[in-house]
Amino acid sequence: MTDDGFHVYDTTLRDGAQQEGLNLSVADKLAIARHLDGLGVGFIEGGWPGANPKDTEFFRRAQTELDLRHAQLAAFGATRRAGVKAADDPLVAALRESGAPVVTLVAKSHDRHVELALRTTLEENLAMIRDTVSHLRAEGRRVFLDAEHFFDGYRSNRAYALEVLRTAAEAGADVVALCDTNGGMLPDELAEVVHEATATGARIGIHCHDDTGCAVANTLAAVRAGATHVQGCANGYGERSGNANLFTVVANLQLKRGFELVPPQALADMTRIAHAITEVTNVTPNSHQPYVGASAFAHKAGLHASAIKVDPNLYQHIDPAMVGNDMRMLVSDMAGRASVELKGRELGYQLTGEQSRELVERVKDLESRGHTFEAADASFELLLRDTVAGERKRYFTVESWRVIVERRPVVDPLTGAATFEVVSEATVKLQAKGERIVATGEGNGPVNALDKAVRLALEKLYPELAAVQLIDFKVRILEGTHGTGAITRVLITSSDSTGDWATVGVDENIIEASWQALEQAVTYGLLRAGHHA
Ligand SMILES: CC(=O)SCCNC(=O)CCNC(=O)[C@H](O)C(C)(C)COP(=O)(O)OP(=O)(O)OC[C@H]1O[C@@H](n2cnc3c(N)ncnc32)[C@H](O)[C@@H]1OP(=O)(O)O
Ligand SMILES: CC(=O)C(=O)O
Repeated sequence: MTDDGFHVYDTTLRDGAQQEGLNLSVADKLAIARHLDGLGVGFIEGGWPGANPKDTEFFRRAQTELDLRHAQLAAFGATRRAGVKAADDPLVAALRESGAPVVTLVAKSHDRHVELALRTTLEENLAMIRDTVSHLRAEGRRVFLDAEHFFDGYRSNRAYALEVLRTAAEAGADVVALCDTNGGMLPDELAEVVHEATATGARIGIHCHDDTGCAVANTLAAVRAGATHVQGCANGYGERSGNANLFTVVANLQLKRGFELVPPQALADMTRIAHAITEVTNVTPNSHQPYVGASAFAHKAGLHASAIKVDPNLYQHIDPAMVGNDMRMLVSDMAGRASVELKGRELGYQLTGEQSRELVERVKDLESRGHTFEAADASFELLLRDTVAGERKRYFTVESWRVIVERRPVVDPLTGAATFEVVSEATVKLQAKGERIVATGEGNGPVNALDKAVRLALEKLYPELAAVQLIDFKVRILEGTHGTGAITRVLITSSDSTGDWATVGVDENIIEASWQALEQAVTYGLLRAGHHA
């Protein structure tokens, strides 16, 4: 056994990639490996060379394109097939030829799996493990063994499951990782089994799936029981309900249990790394993910805010900066004075007690009518500025707007076939900087046409608007309140070269709701551009 400290072993590129909907290219895998190395993990399991061309290619390109500073690459694969020599098994050859210094072998440790899935004898399975481990050791590879279905196997045939560990360790495996392959374990029983497994003398690792929602808890329980090698995946990716979330595991062990697993400055970069990986996987980040989620330190309840005003630690388990995250105040109908005061501070405003009180009342009133400020930060800031200033100074005032939607016949110029198109045309009449402006815009929908008309009207006076883009538009029909019919809430997200912001509009008429959100979006865009009204 090599004594090289506690292992953090990432399997995002292999077990994480087994998640439904995840499809990583070789370039994606290389990019993720770089991010994981930046975090400082010890091992990156790159895939199963020989099982598919992409994984074989990953290991080939990794040799020249990956300059890993912390991590070593591990190639994953199975023990040799029954009845053949390890040296003659083509999949074992692919592991050997992958160039990875570490090979992680998956082996059956559940007697029923040996008999039913491998369709071989218990003795032959032990021989497959012994031969494959010793062959790869003789070839100069460091070998880890994933004991598949270990916990279920332990229940079924304890002596055999433990014999698998002993066989692997005696043949030269440095780590035997106990796999909760079906993810059905709970921490108390798992810890007892891990403790028993340490008695074999093998170095114990742990690999948990999240089918009971306990993958992280099980991993921590295993460490407490003697495991010194933890496996997991970035953002908890993985087959079915996922694998143990490696970010949560690392943060818990480092910040709560005093392990030094990754450099503190890398831990302080974990939120960025977690999000950078979601950009590569194209999986929407889970905002509620512990430690690194956007909501992990977001506070909504008024009571929480009032305590946080005195000391943030009263409602936070750690300082978010330790994992590169930020505390955020959410303003909604659950806010109190402290919430808006803190949110104001976050935005750079010092509110008086009276202003906070008035703002809370306005927020609660507007939210009761369908507005949502936690999703529309820019609308809240405009409301705050109105409250502080007494009234909103405007970059422009709207005399009127009108939208026409027309479905009209057209002839396809290529085929001559008669078809139709739907076009929208908007006219806005505005006053800005002492001028009256009338502008017309055409678009593929009424809001697009309004957006174009407003820009056309204002761009000469405010050229900075050219950088403002409307990037998202969400519509939700809400139950009417106070006996009214259904009302429509529109959320618009806009961006410029430095960031994005969201605004909200609410009305029974969808175009009016959109207009409100659009008008605020443009106003806020000008505010950001430095037109301090
Ligand atoms: C628990 C885990 O997640 S382990 C990782 C699982 N990951 C994957 O399966 C993804 C990659 N897998 C693959 O691309 C393919 O399954 C391959 C290339 C490995 C094998 O493909 P095929 O040769 O077509 O076999 P198939 O997938 O149908 O069945 C797997 C074979 O491996 C055997 N096998 C399963 N586990 C082991 C093991 N630990 N040691 C040796 N052989 C094993 C099975 O008995 C079966 O053998 P058979 O072909 O004699 O029936
Ligand atoms: C090896 C593995 O991924 C498992 O048993 O879950």
